Amino acid sequence: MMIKAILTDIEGTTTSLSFVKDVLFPYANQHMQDFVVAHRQDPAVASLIDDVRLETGNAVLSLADAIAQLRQWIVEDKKVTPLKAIQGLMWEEGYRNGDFTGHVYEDAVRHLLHWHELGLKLYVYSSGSVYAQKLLFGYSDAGDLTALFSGYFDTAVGHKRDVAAYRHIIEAIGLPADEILFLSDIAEELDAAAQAGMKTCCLVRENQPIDHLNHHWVKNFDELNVMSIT
Ligand SMILES: CSCCC(=O)C(=O)COP(=O)(O)O
Ligand SMILES: [Mg+2]
Repeated sequence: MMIKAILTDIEGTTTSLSFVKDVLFPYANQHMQDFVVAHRQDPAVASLIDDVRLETGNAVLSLADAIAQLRQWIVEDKKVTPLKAIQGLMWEEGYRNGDFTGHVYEDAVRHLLHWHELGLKLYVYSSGSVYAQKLLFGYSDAGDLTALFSGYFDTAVGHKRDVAAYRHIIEAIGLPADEILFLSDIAEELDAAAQAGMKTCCLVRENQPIDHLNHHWVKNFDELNVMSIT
């Protein structure tokens, strides 16, 4: 069966871990207090703060405590949906001000362009919100890459280690599962995608250990021959 669509993770796959951990997360941590206080009356932000209260199980959590919780989740790299949504809103200011551009590996840019030219459908699945994904690719080092993608998925479809999330994505893409190739740097995400029937490939970009990996793996997109995957 030929691959007709590629679903890619961001952090560790198209984009360096360091850009996310050393640029995006510290920016969100540093600006959280000012951003939430300044936008607390905006319906979108007010509703996300309510979601933080729901997530913590404390309906009367104060604004200050909600901000402290959000900052703690950043430090712990928790993939909590309201945190991810607020981060997306905050990063927009950083991208627009030119504080940073979205890191996308040079080999990833080249192959995304090539696969798109070949007619493969490209999709993104990240714990970062869809809003944040579009910002990263829209303000990337290589310019606006958003036109390459046919769709974006975040934790609204489920968490990345849950098989059900991949089943939902397969349905949304509308292709047989085994015609979709999922790229990620995390074995548990690849396991879940494979269980849902997708083809998988692990990106081992920054010398992470690959013990007990049950998936084909490559160091970068140059080593990945999509047409040979059956
Ligand atoms: C999409 S922008 C920043 C990425 C992010 O917030 C994150 O948590 C990365 O998760 P991924 O699922 O792409 O590994
Ligand atoms: Mg990743």
